[in-house]
Amino acid sequence: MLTFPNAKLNLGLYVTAKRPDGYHALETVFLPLPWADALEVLPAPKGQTGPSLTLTGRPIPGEVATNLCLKAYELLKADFSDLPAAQLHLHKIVPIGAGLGGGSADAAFALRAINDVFKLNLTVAQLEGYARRLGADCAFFIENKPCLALERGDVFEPIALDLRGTACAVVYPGLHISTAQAFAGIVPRAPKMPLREALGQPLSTWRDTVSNDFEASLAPVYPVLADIKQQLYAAGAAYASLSGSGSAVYGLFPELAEAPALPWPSEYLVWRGQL
Ligand SMILES: C[C@@](CO)(OP(=O)(O)O)[C@H](O)COP(=O)(O)OP(=O)(O)OC[C@H]1O[C@@H](n2ccc(N)nc2=O)[C@H](O)[C@@H]1O
Ligand SMILES: Nc1ncnc2c1ncn2[C@@H]1O[C@H](COP(=O)(O)OP(=O)(O)O)[C@@H](O)[C@H]1O
Repeated sequence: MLTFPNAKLNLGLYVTAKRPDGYHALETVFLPLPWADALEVLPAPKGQTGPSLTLTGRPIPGEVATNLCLKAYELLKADFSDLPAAQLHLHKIVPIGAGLGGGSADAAFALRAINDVFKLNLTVAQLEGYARRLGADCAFFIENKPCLALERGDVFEPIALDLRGTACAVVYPGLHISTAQAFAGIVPRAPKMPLREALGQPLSTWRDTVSNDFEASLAPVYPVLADIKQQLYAAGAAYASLSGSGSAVYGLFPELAEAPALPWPSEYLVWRGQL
């Protein structure tokens, strides 16, 4: 089975409290972004006793054994002892440590594909339960549709928001920002306007009412993030923001058929397309 684990964007992100488990409570909207890896899951050939994972594309830091695709397999194997060996191949395209959730998407799509290929008959709720154990934003990718996310970013409420077809540019300046490090600079607080309310207003108002708490805390360390955002606004974006804990910054251009091609430095990775 061949799947295409897509990235996500955060539309607004508020860190509202520190939780007793050490994680932070969030208020954010997750939006699927059609910038995707390719992940193949097959039954392993006869004679192969354990799972295997081969990798191509963008290099992923860390040992192959720590890859979230294999962790997804091992998590299911712990509960389904007769789960046959699987052969996985991941072609990595989405930048890593970008706030685009690429690793979490791979993990969630691996869970879904293993469930389908080996007919485990797990429900969406059960798959989300496994996904939560692999990463806070991993559960979002099980249903993979726009939603308001609360608590650790793994409790979802539906939201009426349809941005399909909106022109978008995502700019990754090549900085790997650790999510844990980004949280360290944040003082939790409630948003001035609840995110659901702010996003219910026309997109043209979001610039003044929807923000990402990581921007202020990362700004002194990474001034390039504010520069990119400024350039997206100068190019006509109606809304621009850091995604997640960065370092990707995106711009939405609802008035245009496609986002303008800007002369970004050659080391930047840029995705332009429609949501
Ligand atoms: C904060 C977000 C917003 O989208 O950042 P991005 O990763 O997208 O940038 C995500 O929810 C991240 O999800 P994910 O990347 O899966 O987080 P995890 O691997 O579970 O956690 C990495 C580290 O971030 C911190 N963490 C994460 C989520 C959360 N709600 N509170 C936290 O404090 C913890 O220190 C944790 O050890
Ligand atoms: N399949 C994978 N793809 C990307 N990163 C992975 C994967 N498996 C494990 N990781 C680890 O997850 C971390 C980054 O996760 P990623 O989801 O790309 O970033 P972010 O949380 O910023 O969106 C890296 O430290 C990387 O080594």
